[in-house]
Amino acid sequence: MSDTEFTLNTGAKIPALGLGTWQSAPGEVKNAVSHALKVGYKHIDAAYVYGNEDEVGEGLAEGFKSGIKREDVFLWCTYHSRVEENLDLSLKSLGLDYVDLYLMHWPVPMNPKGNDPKFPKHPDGSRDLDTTWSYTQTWKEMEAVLATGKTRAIGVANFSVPFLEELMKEAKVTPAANQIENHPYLPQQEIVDYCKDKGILITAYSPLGSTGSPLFQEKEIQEVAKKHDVSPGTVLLSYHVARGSSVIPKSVTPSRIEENMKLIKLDSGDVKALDNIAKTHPPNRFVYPAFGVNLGFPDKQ
Ligand SMILES: NC(=O)C1=CN([C@@H]2O[C@H](COP(=O)(O)OP(=O)(O)OC[C@H]3O[C@@H](n4cnc5c(N)ncnc54)[C@H](OP(=O)(O)O)[C@@H]3O)[C@@H](O)[C@H]2O)C=CC1
Ligand SMILES: O=C[C@H](O)[C@@H](O)[C@@H](O)[C@H](O)C(=O)O
Repeated sequence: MSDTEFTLNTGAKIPALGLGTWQSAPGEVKNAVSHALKVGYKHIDAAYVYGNEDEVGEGLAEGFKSGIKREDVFLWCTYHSRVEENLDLSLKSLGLDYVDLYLMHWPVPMNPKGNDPKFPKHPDGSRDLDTTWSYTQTWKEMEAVLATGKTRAIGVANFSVPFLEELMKEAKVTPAANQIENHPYLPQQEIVDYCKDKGILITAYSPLGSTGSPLFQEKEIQEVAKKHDVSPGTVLLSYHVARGSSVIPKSVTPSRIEENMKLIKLDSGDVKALDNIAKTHPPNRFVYPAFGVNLGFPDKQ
């Protein structure tokens, strides 16, 4: 099932499984990317703000010798009013002429002239936001960059339903994807349903529970894994494909990169068992930067 694909609303195909690269350390990520391409990954998730795109690019160059190019890239928050400039920086680092999908990383513009190019802060340590700019303006720039051909599709990340509704009021192009944190502790059914209705593909990030893969320890997940004689990771990743979403586990460990390609078809009972975890477990969001903004997610109200 690792060759499963989904179709974006542009008509393009996107592999259900991609490799994440957040916190993939320099010195490790080149090998992770080239190894992934060599063993059959066709979808790599990278971001300007991860600070490792040069090495991801080296990994792509090496992997292209035996792999096919596929790339998702993010627009960072300090570049909301300079979308094309940020994409150009990523393309240069990655050694590519275009990416297949370009995403707005968070719907929060940050001061482009602040005290840090990626994480500008006020003297009190709070994030320095650009209150003169809105993510709906950013989306217009995303639409303009789509027309240049430097990306084949545009999308968003970390968008809740109310934020997407606001964006859709003015959008000429419907986002092709919404990348959100998604796993049995945070099923986000309302966003998954909204996006399905609008033809927006969900990509699940932190599917293993982020750093250290803590979700492997969850009893219900271990039980479904035991039933199918697979690892908890296979269950966690297959869960998203069963829900019609793509999924991007991160690893810099070659054996895990390969193990994460193993996806199985979960039956409706398995999916129900995984869905039930959220009914007894409080929502747990592993990634929630301190923007100091209400992003509209029900678990953060
Ligand atoms: N849009 C956004 O704001 C965000 C996007 N993302 C994207 O999603 C990707 C995935 O999310 P991320 O938060 O990294 O977390 P994941 O849920 O993918 O977990 C990564 C952790 O799990 C470990 N791991 C991976 N595979 C296995 C395995 N088979 N067995 C045991 N442990 C394993 C990794 O270790 P090791 O590497 O040492 O093998 C790492 O510690 C990111 O890398 C990034 O590309 C993530 C967060 C936010
Ligand atoms: O993609 C990964 C995450 O969104 C990450 O980029 C942010 O959490 C960032 O570290 C921040 O503090 O704003």
